[in-house]
Amino acid sequence: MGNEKPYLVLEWNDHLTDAAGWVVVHRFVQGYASGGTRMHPAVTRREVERLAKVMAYKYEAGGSVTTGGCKAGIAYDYKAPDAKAVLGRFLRAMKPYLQAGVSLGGDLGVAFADVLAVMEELQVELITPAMKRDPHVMEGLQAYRRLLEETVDGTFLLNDAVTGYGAAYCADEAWRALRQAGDRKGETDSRGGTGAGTGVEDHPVGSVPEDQARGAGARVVVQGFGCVGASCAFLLHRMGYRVVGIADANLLVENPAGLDVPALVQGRMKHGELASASFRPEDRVRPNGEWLDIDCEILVPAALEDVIHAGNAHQVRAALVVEGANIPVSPEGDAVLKERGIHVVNDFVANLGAIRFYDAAIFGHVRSGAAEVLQDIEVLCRRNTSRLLAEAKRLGLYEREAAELLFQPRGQDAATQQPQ
Ligand SMILES: NC(=O)c1ccc[n+]([C@@H]2O[C@H](COP(=O)([O-])OP(=O)(O)OC[C@H]3O[C@@H](n4cnc5c(N)ncnc54)[C@H](O)[C@@H]3O)[C@@H](O)[C@H]2O)c1
Repeated sequence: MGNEKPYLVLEWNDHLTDAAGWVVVHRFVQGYASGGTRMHPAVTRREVERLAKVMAYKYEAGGSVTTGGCKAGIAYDYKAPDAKAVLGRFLRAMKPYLQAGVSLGGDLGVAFADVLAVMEELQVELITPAMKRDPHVMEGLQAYRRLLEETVDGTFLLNDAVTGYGAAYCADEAWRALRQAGDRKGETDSRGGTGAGTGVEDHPVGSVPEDQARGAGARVVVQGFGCVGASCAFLLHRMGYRVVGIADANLLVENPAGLDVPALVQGRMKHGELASASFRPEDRVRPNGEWLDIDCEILVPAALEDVIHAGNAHQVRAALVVEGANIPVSPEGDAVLKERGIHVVNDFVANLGAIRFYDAAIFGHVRSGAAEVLQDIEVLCRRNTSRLLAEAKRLGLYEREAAELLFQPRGQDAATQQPQ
């Protein structure tokens, strides 16, 4: 993604604990930038900078004309009893910037509801004063708040489903396109790599419903079972994909015949942890570090950053990696995937569901209910994925390189344009 530097970097050091935190604005659009807040002990300023840049590209891929990208990160244990208090102090320190157009949501280890509760306490809005004067935006904000209460498939809160469902639509679109292109294991692929191919066995689809026929039994491994991983696995399972492995912070559960994803979702515990009570006797439990050892066609890293790196990228068995998480592949690991001809639908294309939901509800017209929100995300995710694959093929590029060309953010506000 070039070497553009972040526009603004703010550092915070807690006075009561050893927590540190950063807000990084990659760019403002009309005095506004938006992104999530993450918390885990290993967060660094560099990580937050990389994530802010991804957000800027994500808003571009999401078709936004109102919002630039930013990110916040707090180096602290999200499971600590005082984690919410730390989040509160961090947001309080950032209050002047929050009031001036930096809009923060939740992310890894931080629930959006917790951010909203602090914002309410601080009397800070998610939007700028200029937006507040716009009746269309104010109606959108109300609609968005109402939509946040809606559930999807009787299982997920809408905001906890939008990103994972979006990633599943991208995976399905890419998988079908790759299969149609007849990309098979061992063949030379369109960009001249050795081609990990899409060597799934053909399964008769028989009388399965249309959306189950799509997956045709292709095997999926998902890392992470939080908002993104659980909802992505759930929808892929429903589409007929065979989810054969899921890893969380504690363990990996595997079943080559396919896991009972709805049961695992139902039994899921706090912080996206799998409950062993919902495993079937034939499921096998392994250390979570072994997630790359399971045979699959599609790999969905949906937990942490840099989990595929130079030391393990050669172990990836999938033909297609769909990045549910942000920056799950390190630059060095990515060079290996590219060299091996593995296909990638990268983060700012695959996981833009939440930002699209926010943008389309508040600034657009997607406000009637969860079904409309999901349909909008499906259309966008499928269109972006097919554009991306077509562009990569046309230019003979690795998909990530094609995505960076297609969705490069178009400039940055002049300083004088900033918050009114
Ligand atoms: N939630 C969203 O809408 C959204 C949007 C875009 C991108 N993302 C990105 O997706 C990723 C996951 O976000 P989330 O909201 O699902 O987080 P979450 O906090 O809801 O879930 C995180 C999951 O990762 C698991 N995990 C933690 N350490 C692990 C490890 N070492 N091995 C395997 N699993 C591990 C946890 O057990 C949990 O299941 C993050 O990178 C986040 O930035 C999230």
